[in-house]
Amino acid sequence: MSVASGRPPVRMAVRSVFDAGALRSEFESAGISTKFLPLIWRHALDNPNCDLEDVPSLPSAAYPLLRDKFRTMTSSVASAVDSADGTTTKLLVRLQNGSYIEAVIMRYDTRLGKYDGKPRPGGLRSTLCVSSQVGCKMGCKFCATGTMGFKSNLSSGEIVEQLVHALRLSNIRNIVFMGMGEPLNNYSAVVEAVKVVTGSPFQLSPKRITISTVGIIHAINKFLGDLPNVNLAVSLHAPDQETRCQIMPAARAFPISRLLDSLQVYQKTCGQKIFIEYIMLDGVNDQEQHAHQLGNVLEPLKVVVNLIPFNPVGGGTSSHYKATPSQTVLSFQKILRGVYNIRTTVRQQMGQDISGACGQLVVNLPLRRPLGLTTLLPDIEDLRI
Ligand SMILES: C[S@@+](CC[C@H](N)C(=O)[O-])C[C@H]1O[C@@H](n2cnc3c(N)ncnc32)[C@H](O)[C@@H]1O
Ligand code: SF4
Repeated sequence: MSVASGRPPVRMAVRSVFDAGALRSEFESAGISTKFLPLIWRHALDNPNCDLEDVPSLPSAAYPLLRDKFRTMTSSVASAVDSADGTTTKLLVRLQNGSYIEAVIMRYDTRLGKYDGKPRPGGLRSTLCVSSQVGCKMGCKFCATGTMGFKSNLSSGEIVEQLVHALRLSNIRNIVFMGMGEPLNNYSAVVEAVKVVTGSPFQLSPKRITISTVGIIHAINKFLGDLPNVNLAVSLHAPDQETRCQIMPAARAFPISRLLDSLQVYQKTCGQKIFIEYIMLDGVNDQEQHAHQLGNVLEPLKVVVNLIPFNPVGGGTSSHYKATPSQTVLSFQKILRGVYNIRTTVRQQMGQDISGACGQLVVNLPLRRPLGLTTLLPDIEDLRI
Protein backbone atom coordinates (compact mmCIF):
# COMPACT_ATOMS: atom_id res chain seq x y z
CA MET A 1 0.00 0.00 0.00
CA SER A 2 2.72 2.41 0.96
CA VAL A 3 4.66 1.92 -2.29
CA ALA A 4 1.64 1.79 -4.57
CA SER A 5 -0.02 4.84 -3.07
CA GLY A 6 3.18 6.72 -2.36
CA ARG A 7 2.16 6.95 1.32
CA PRO A 8 4.86 6.75 4.00
CA PRO A 9 5.03 3.55 6.09
CA VAL A 10 2.36 3.50 8.81
CA ARG A 11 4.85 3.63 11.67
CA MET A 12 6.17 7.03 10.56
CA ALA A 13 4.48 9.76 12.61
CA VAL A 14 2.35 11.96 10.41
CA ARG A 15 0.52 15.13 11.40
CA SER A 16 -3.18 15.68 11.24
CA VAL A 17 -4.16 18.02 8.46
CA PHE A 18 -6.08 19.85 11.22
CA ASP A 19 -2.77 20.63 13.00
CA ALA A 20 -2.99 24.20 11.75
CA GLY A 21 0.40 25.38 13.00
CA ALA A 22 2.27 22.47 11.39
CA LEU A 23 0.39 22.75 8.11
CA ARG A 24 0.80 26.52 8.01
CA SER A 25 4.54 26.38 8.63
CA GLU A 26 5.08 23.63 6.03
CA PHE A 27 3.17 25.70 3.46
CA GLU A 28 5.10 28.84 4.33
CA SER A 29 8.47 27.08 4.06
CA ALA A 30 7.46 25.74 0.66
CA GLY A 31 6.27 29.18 -0.48
CA ILE A 32 2.64 28.04 -0.79
CA SER A 33 -0.09 30.47 0.21
CA THR A 34 -1.82 29.56 3.50
CA LYS A 35 -5.13 30.80 2.06
CA PHE A 36 -5.60 27.20 0.85
CA LEU A 37 -5.82 25.79 4.40
CA PRO A 38 -9.62 26.23 4.81
CA LEU A 39 -10.12 24.59 1.40
CA ILE A 40 -8.17 21.54 2.58
CA TRP A 41 -10.13 21.44 5.85
CA ARG A 42 -13.47 21.70 4.01
CA HIS A 43 -12.51 18.75 1.84
CA ALA A 44 -11.25 16.72 4.82
CA LEU A 45 -14.42 17.51 6.75
CA ASP A 46 -16.67 16.36 3.92
CA ASN A 47 -14.53 13.30 3.15
CA PRO A 48 -12.93 12.15 6.43
CA ASN A 49 -11.19 9.16 4.84
CA CYS A 50 -10.12 10.91 1.66
CA ASP A 51 -6.73 10.94 0.07
CA LEU A 52 -5.29 14.43 0.40
CA GLU A 53 -4.19 14.18 -3.22
CA ASP A 54 -7.88 14.42 -4.13
CA VAL A 55 -8.30 17.91 -2.66
CA PRO A 56 -9.12 20.00 -5.73
CA SER A 57 -7.55 23.25 -6.89
CA LEU A 58 -4.34 23.34 -4.86
CA PRO A 59 -0.99 24.54 -6.21
CA SER A 60 0.93 21.51 -7.49
CA ALA A 61 3.69 21.85 -4.85
CA ALA A 62 1.09 21.24 -2.12
CA TYR A 63 0.30 17.65 -3.12
CA PRO A 64 3.66 15.91 -2.41
CA LEU A 65 3.94 17.86 0.83
CA LEU A 66 0.48 16.79 1.99
CA ARG A 67 1.07 13.21 0.90
CA ASP A 68 4.38 12.84 2.75
CA LYS A 69 3.66 14.68 5.98
CA PHE A 70 -0.08 14.79 6.67
CA ARG A 71 -3.19 12.64 6.97
CA THR A 72 -6.84 13.68 6.81
CA MET A 73 -7.42 12.03 10.17
CA THR A 74 -4.80 10.63 12.55
CA SER A 75 -7.34 9.34 15.10
CA SER A 76 -10.23 6.90 14.77
CA VAL A 77 -13.41 6.17 16.70
CA ALA A 78 -12.92 2.82 18.43
CA SER A 79 -16.40 2.75 19.93
CA ALA A 80 -19.47 4.93 20.39
CA VAL A 81 -21.83 4.14 23.23
CA ASP A 82 -25.26 5.76 23.58
CA SER A 83 -26.96 6.45 26.91
CA ALA A 84 -30.28 4.67 27.44
CA ASP A 85 -32.24 7.93 27.01
CA GLY A 86 -30.40 8.78 23.77
CA THR A 87 -29.25 12.19 24.99
CA THR A 88 -25.59 11.30 25.26
CA THR A 89 -23.03 9.47 23.15
CA LYS A 90 -19.55 8.71 24.39
CA LEU A 91 -16.85 8.30 21.75
CA LEU A 92 -13.72 6.34 22.55
CA VAL A 93 -11.08 7.77 20.24
CA ARG A 94 -7.80 6.04 19.39
CA LEU A 95 -4.90 8.42 18.82
CA GLN A 96 -1.99 7.83 16.48
CA ASN A 97 0.35 6.98 19.39
CA GLY A 98 -2.00 4.19 20.51
CA SER A 99 -3.48 6.11 23.47
CA TYR A 100 -7.22 6.48 23.90
CA ILE A 101 -9.24 9.51 24.92
CA GLU A 102 -12.97 10.12 25.26
CA ALA A 103 -15.29 12.78 23.87
CA VAL A 104 -18.96 13.11 24.76
CA ILE A 105 -21.86 14.40 22.65
CA MET A 106 -24.82 15.84 24.59
CA ARG A 107 -28.02 16.57 22.65
CA TYR A 108 -30.55 19.20 23.59
CA ASP A 109 -33.57 20.53 21.76
CA THR A 110 -33.11 24.27 22.03
CA ARG A 111 -36.70 25.07 21.08
CA LEU A 112 -38.08 23.02 23.94
CA GLY A 113 -35.28 23.80 26.35
CA LYS A 114 -34.68 20.11 26.84
CA TYR A 115 -33.97 16.93 24.93
CA ASP A 116 -37.21 15.31 23.76
CA GLY A 117 -35.77 12.21 22.08
CA LYS A 118 -37.04 13.09 18.58
CA PRO A 119 -34.30 14.29 16.24
CA ARG A 120 -35.54 16.81 13.68
CA PRO A 121 -33.42 18.38 10.94
CA GLY A 122 -31.86 21.48 12.42
CA GLY A 123 -33.84 21.05 15.63
CA LEU A 124 -31.17 19.49 17.75
CA ARG A 125 -28.21 21.57 18.76
CA SER A 126 -25.59 19.40 20.36
CA THR A 127 -22.72 20.16 22.67
CA LEU A 128 -19.44 18.33 22.37
CA CYS A 129 -17.29 17.81 25.43
CA VAL A 130 -13.68 17.42 24.24
CA SER A 131 -10.53 16.09 25.87
CA SER A 132 -7.30 18.07 25.80
CA GLN A 133 -4.91 15.58 27.42
CA VAL A 134 -4.51 11.86 27.92
CA GLY A 135 -5.05 11.74 31.69
CA CYS A 136 -4.35 14.77 33.88
CA LYS A 137 -1.70 15.67 36.41
CA MET A 138 -3.85 17.86 38.66
CA GLY A 139 -5.13 14.91 40.71
CA CYS A 140 -8.48 16.31 41.91
CA LYS A 141 -9.69 13.81 44.47
CA PHE A 142 -13.20 13.43 43.04
CA CYS A 143 -12.27 12.98 39.36
CA ALA A 144 -11.73 9.69 37.51
CA THR A 145 -9.39 11.28 34.96
CA GLY A 146 -7.22 12.50 37.83
CA THR A 147 -6.62 8.90 38.90
CA MET A 148 -4.92 8.17 35.54
CA GLY A 149 -2.11 10.66 36.11
CA PHE A 150 -0.73 12.61 33.16
CA LYS A 151 0.13 10.59 30.05
CA SER A 152 0.46 13.09 27.19
CA ASN A 153 -0.85 16.26 25.59
CA LEU A 154 -3.13 16.14 22.58
CA SER A 155 -2.02 18.02 19.47
CA SER A 156 -4.31 20.75 18.19
CA GLY A 157 -5.23 18.45 15.29
CA GLU A 158 -6.26 15.67 17.68
CA ILE A 159 -8.52 18.14 19.50
CA VAL A 160 -10.12 19.32 16.23
CA GLU A 161 -10.51 15.72 15.05
CA GLN A 162 -12.83 15.04 18.01
CA LEU A 163 -15.16 17.62 16.48
CA VAL A 164 -14.81 16.08 13.02
CA HIS A 165 -15.78 12.66 14.43
CA ALA A 166 -18.71 14.14 16.36
CA LEU A 167 -20.02 16.07 13.35
CA ARG A 168 -20.62 12.72 11.65
CA LEU A 169 -23.14 11.94 14.38
CA SER A 170 -24.61 15.25 15.51
CA ASN A 171 -25.16 18.87 14.71
CA ILE A 172 -22.51 20.23 17.09
CA ARG A 173 -22.96 23.90 17.93
CA ASN A 174 -21.19 24.17 21.27
CA ILE A 175 -17.86 22.88 22.51
CA VAL A 176 -16.87 22.58 26.13
CA PHE A 177 -13.31 21.69 27.16
CA MET A 178 -14.57 19.58 30.05
CA GLY A 179 -13.36 16.15 28.99
CA MET A 180 -10.12 14.50 30.00
CA GLY A 181 -7.30 16.79 31.03
CA GLU A 182 -6.62 20.35 32.09
CA PRO A 183 -6.89 22.46 28.92
CA LEU A 184 -4.75 25.30 30.25
CA ASN A 185 -1.89 22.83 30.87
CA ASN A 186 -1.92 22.24 27.10
CA TYR A 187 -2.36 25.89 26.32
CA SER A 188 -0.88 26.37 22.84
CA ALA A 189 -2.62 23.31 21.33
CA VAL A 190 -5.96 24.39 22.83
CA VAL A 191 -5.58 27.96 21.53
CA GLU A 192 -4.70 26.70 18.07
CA ALA A 193 -7.61 24.21 18.02
CA VAL A 194 -10.06 26.96 19.05
CA LYS A 195 -8.76 29.17 16.25
CA VAL A 196 -9.37 26.38 13.72
CA VAL A 197 -12.91 25.53 14.86
CA THR A 198 -13.94 29.19 14.97
CA GLY A 199 -12.62 29.80 11.47
CA SER A 200 -13.62 28.53 8.03
CA PRO A 201 -15.04 25.96 7.38
CA PHE A 202 -16.24 25.08 10.93
CA GLN A 203 -17.36 28.62 11.84
CA LEU A 204 -18.37 27.88 15.42
CA SER A 205 -18.97 31.03 17.39
CA PRO A 206 -16.33 31.67 20.10
CA LYS A 207 -19.26 32.53 22.35
CA ARG A 208 -20.31 28.89 22.09
CA ILE A 209 -16.96 27.57 23.26
CA THR A 210 -16.20 27.16 26.95
CA ILE A 211 -12.85 26.32 28.45
CA SER A 212 -13.00 24.88 31.92
CA THR A 213 -9.95 25.15 34.15
CA VAL A 214 -8.92 24.17 37.62
CA GLY A 215 -7.48 27.72 37.83
CA ILE A 216 -4.02 27.95 36.23
CA ILE A 217 -3.48 31.61 37.05
CA HIS A 218 -0.71 32.51 34.59
CA ALA A 219 -2.71 30.98 31.72
CA ILE A 220 -5.91 32.81 32.76
CA ASN A 221 -3.90 36.02 32.53
CA LYS A 222 -3.13 35.26 28.86
CA PHE A 223 -6.54 33.82 28.01
CA LEU A 224 -8.22 37.03 26.90
CA GLY A 225 -5.49 38.08 24.50
CA ASP A 226 -5.42 34.68 22.83
CA LEU A 227 -9.07 33.64 23.03
CA PRO A 228 -11.31 36.72 22.90
CA ASN A 229 -15.04 36.00 23.41
CA VAL A 230 -14.42 32.38 24.44
CA ASN A 231 -16.12 31.56 27.76
CA LEU A 232 -14.04 30.89 30.83
CA ALA A 233 -15.31 28.38 33.38
CA VAL A 234 -13.43 27.97 36.64
CA SER A 235 -13.67 24.85 38.76
CA LEU A 236 -13.74 26.57 42.15
CA HIS A 237 -15.46 23.84 44.16
CA ALA A 238 -14.83 25.48 47.54
CA PRO A 239 -15.03 29.03 48.91
CA ASP A 240 -11.90 28.79 51.07
CA GLN A 241 -8.30 27.69 50.62
CA GLU A 242 -8.42 24.92 53.21
CA THR A 243 -11.41 23.04 51.76
CA ARG A 244 -10.12 23.60 48.24
CA CYS A 245 -6.71 22.11 49.06
CA GLN A 246 -8.41 19.13 50.66
CA ILE A 247 -10.17 18.16 47.42
CA MET A 248 -7.94 19.77 44.77
CA PRO A 249 -4.17 19.48 45.28
CA ALA A 250 -3.61 22.10 42.53
CA ALA A 251 -5.08 24.71 44.87
CA ARG A 252 -1.77 24.74 46.77
CA ALA A 253 0.02 26.06 43.68
CA PHE A 254 -2.84 28.39 42.73
CA PRO A 255 -4.24 29.83 45.97
CA ILE A 256 -7.86 30.91 45.90
CA SER A 257 -7.10 34.55 46.82
CA ARG A 258 -4.72 34.96 43.85
CA LEU A 259 -7.14 33.07 41.59
CA LEU A 260 -10.04 35.38 42.48
CA ASP A 261 -7.78 38.43 41.94
CA SER A 262 -6.87 37.20 38.47
CA LEU A 263 -10.56 36.68 37.67
CA GLN A 264 -11.27 40.29 38.67
CA VAL A 265 -8.54 41.54 36.34
CA TYR A 266 -9.88 39.31 33.56
CA GLN A 267 -13.39 40.62 34.03
CA LYS A 268 -12.37 44.27 34.31
CA THR A 269 -10.62 43.90 30.96
CA CYS A 270 -13.33 42.10 28.99
CA GLY A 271 -16.55 42.47 30.95
CA GLN A 272 -17.48 38.87 30.15
CA LYS A 273 -19.30 36.86 32.77
CA ILE A 274 -17.38 33.96 34.27
CA PHE A 275 -18.82 30.51 34.90
CA ILE A 276 -18.01 29.10 38.31
CA GLU A 277 -18.24 25.34 38.63
CA TYR A 278 -18.97 23.96 42.07
CA ILE A 279 -19.14 20.22 42.65
CA MET A 280 -21.50 19.26 45.48
CA LEU A 281 -19.83 16.76 47.81
CA ASP A 282 -21.86 15.53 50.74
CA GLY A 283 -20.56 16.92 54.03
CA VAL A 284 -17.45 18.44 52.40
CA ASN A 285 -18.37 21.74 50.74
CA ASP A 286 -22.18 21.74 50.66
CA GLN A 287 -23.22 23.28 53.99
CA GLU A 288 -25.08 26.57 54.45
CA GLN A 289 -21.91 28.24 55.70
CA HIS A 290 -20.14 27.29 52.44
CA ALA A 291 -22.95 28.85 50.41
CA HIS A 292 -22.62 32.12 52.37
CA GLN A 293 -18.81 32.09 52.07
CA LEU A 294 -19.13 31.45 48.34
CA GLY A 295 -21.64 34.28 47.96
CA ASN A 296 -19.21 36.62 49.72
CA VAL A 297 -16.06 35.71 47.78
CA LEU A 298 -17.91 35.98 44.48
CA GLU A 299 -19.46 39.33 45.34
CA PRO A 300 -16.97 41.45 43.29
CA LEU A 301 -17.48 39.32 40.18
CA LYS A 302 -20.21 38.92 37.56
CA VAL A 303 -20.63 35.15 37.54
CA VAL A 304 -22.98 32.29 36.82
CA VAL A 305 -22.55 29.52 39.36
CA ASN A 306 -23.10 26.01 38.09
CA LEU A 307 -23.69 23.51 40.91
CA ILE A 308 -22.49 20.09 39.73
CA PRO A 309 -24.00 17.00 41.32
CA PHE A 310 -21.12 14.62 42.08
CA ASN A 311 -20.97 11.77 39.59
CA PRO A 312 -19.80 8.57 41.22
CA VAL A 313 -16.45 7.31 40.00
CA GLY A 314 -14.79 4.07 41.00
CA GLY A 315 -11.37 3.71 42.56
CA GLY A 316 -8.91 6.03 44.27
CA THR A 317 -9.94 8.66 46.77
CA SER A 318 -12.92 9.64 44.62
CA SER A 319 -14.88 6.63 45.86
CA HIS A 320 -14.85 8.15 49.39
CA TYR A 321 -17.21 10.91 48.26
CA LYS A 322 -20.98 10.90 48.11
CA ALA A 323 -23.32 13.15 46.16
CA THR A 324 -25.10 15.86 48.11
CA PRO A 325 -28.84 15.08 48.49
CA SER A 326 -30.85 17.08 45.96
CA GLN A 327 -32.76 18.99 48.69
CA THR A 328 -29.44 20.29 50.05
CA VAL A 329 -28.35 21.27 46.53
CA LEU A 330 -31.58 23.27 46.16
CA SER A 331 -31.08 24.98 49.53
CA PHE A 332 -27.52 25.92 48.52
CA GLN A 333 -28.85 27.33 45.26
CA LYS A 334 -31.54 29.27 47.10
CA ILE A 335 -28.97 31.01 49.33
CA LEU A 336 -26.79 32.05 46.40
CA ARG A 337 -29.82 33.31 44.47
CA GLY A 338 -31.87 34.78 47.26
CA VAL A 339 -29.22 36.31 49.54
CA TYR A 340 -26.44 37.13 47.04
CA ASN A 341 -28.44 37.57 43.83
CA ILE A 342 -26.11 35.25 41.95
CA ARG A 343 -27.47 33.41 38.93
CA THR A 344 -27.11 29.78 39.99
CA THR A 345 -27.97 26.71 37.97
CA VAL A 346 -27.79 23.02 38.76
CA ARG A 347 -26.02 21.03 36.05
CA GLN A 348 -28.24 18.54 34.31
CA GLN A 349 -26.81 15.06 34.72
CA MET A 350 -26.34 13.37 31.36
CA GLY A 351 -24.67 10.12 30.39
CA GLN A 352 -24.10 8.73 33.88
CA ASP A 353 -25.16 5.25 32.75
CA ILE A 354 -22.35 5.17 30.17
CA SER A 355 -19.80 6.83 32.48
CA GLY A 356 -19.90 9.83 30.19
CA ALA A 357 -20.78 12.46 32.77
CA CYS A 358 -18.41 15.10 34.17
CA GLY A 359 -15.36 13.60 35.80
CA GLN A 360 -16.26 10.04 34.83
CA LEU A 361 -13.98 9.94 31.81
CA VAL A 362 -11.25 7.40 32.29
CA VAL A 363 -10.18 5.03 29.58
CA ASN A 364 -10.99 1.48 30.57
CA LEU A 365 -10.75 -0.47 27.33
CA PRO A 366 -12.19 -3.89 28.18
CA LEU A 367 -15.51 -2.29 29.10
CA ARG A 368 -16.09 -0.78 25.66
CA ARG A 369 -18.20 -2.44 23.01
CA PRO A 370 -17.43 -2.10 19.30
CA LEU A 371 -18.91 0.68 17.27
CA GLY A 372 -22.10 -0.37 15.46
CA LEU A 373 -22.10 0.51 11.79
CA THR A 374 -25.37 2.39 12.04
CA THR A 375 -23.86 4.70 14.64
CA LEU A 376 -21.18 5.66 12.15
CA LEU A 377 -23.48 6.71 9.33
CA PRO A 378 -23.01 10.44 8.88
CA ASP A 379 -25.96 12.72 8.41
CA ILE A 380 -24.89 14.75 5.40
CA GLU A 381 -27.06 17.71 6.43
CA ASP A 382 -25.30 17.81 9.78
CA LEU A 383 -21.94 18.13 8.09
CA ARG A 384 -22.96 21.33 6.31
CA ILE A 385 -22.52 23.70 9.17
C1 LIG B 1 -13.23 16.78 34.02
S1 LIG B 1 -12.98 18.49 34.25
C2 LIG B 1 -12.04 18.96 32.82
C3 LIG B 1 -11.73 20.44 32.77
C4 LIG B 1 -10.71 20.97 33.77
N1 LIG B 1 -9.67 20.07 34.00
C5 LIG B 1 -11.40 21.34 35.09
O1 LIG B 1 -11.14 20.68 36.08
O2 LIG B 1 -12.15 22.32 35.08
C6 LIG B 1 -14.60 19.20 33.90
C7 LIG B 1 -15.46 19.42 35.12
O3 LIG B 1 -15.85 18.16 35.66
C8 LIG B 1 -15.81 18.27 37.08
N2 LIG B 1 -15.71 16.95 37.69
C9 LIG B 1 -14.62 16.20 37.89
N3 LIG B 1 -14.95 15.05 38.51
C10 LIG B 1 -16.28 15.07 38.71
C11 LIG B 1 -17.23 14.16 39.27
N4 LIG B 1 -16.85 12.98 39.76
N5 LIG B 1 -18.52 14.53 39.31
C12 LIG B 1 -18.93 15.72 38.80
N6 LIG B 1 -18.09 16.61 38.24
C13 LIG B 1 -16.79 16.29 38.20
C14 LIG B 1 -14.56 19.10 37.25
O4 LIG B 1 -14.41 19.59 38.54
C15 LIG B 1 -14.76 20.17 36.23
O5 LIG B 1 -15.57 21.20 36.74
S1 SF4 C 1 -11.18 17.76 37.48
FE1 SF4 C 1 -10.05 18.59 35.74
S2 SF4 C 1 -8.11 19.26 36.62
FE2 SF4 C 1 -9.03 17.93 38.13
S3 SF4 C 1 -8.12 15.93 37.73
FE3 SF4 C 1 -10.06 16.02 36.61
S4 SF4 C 1 -9.52 16.72 34.57
FE4 SF4 C 1 -7.79 17.17 35.91
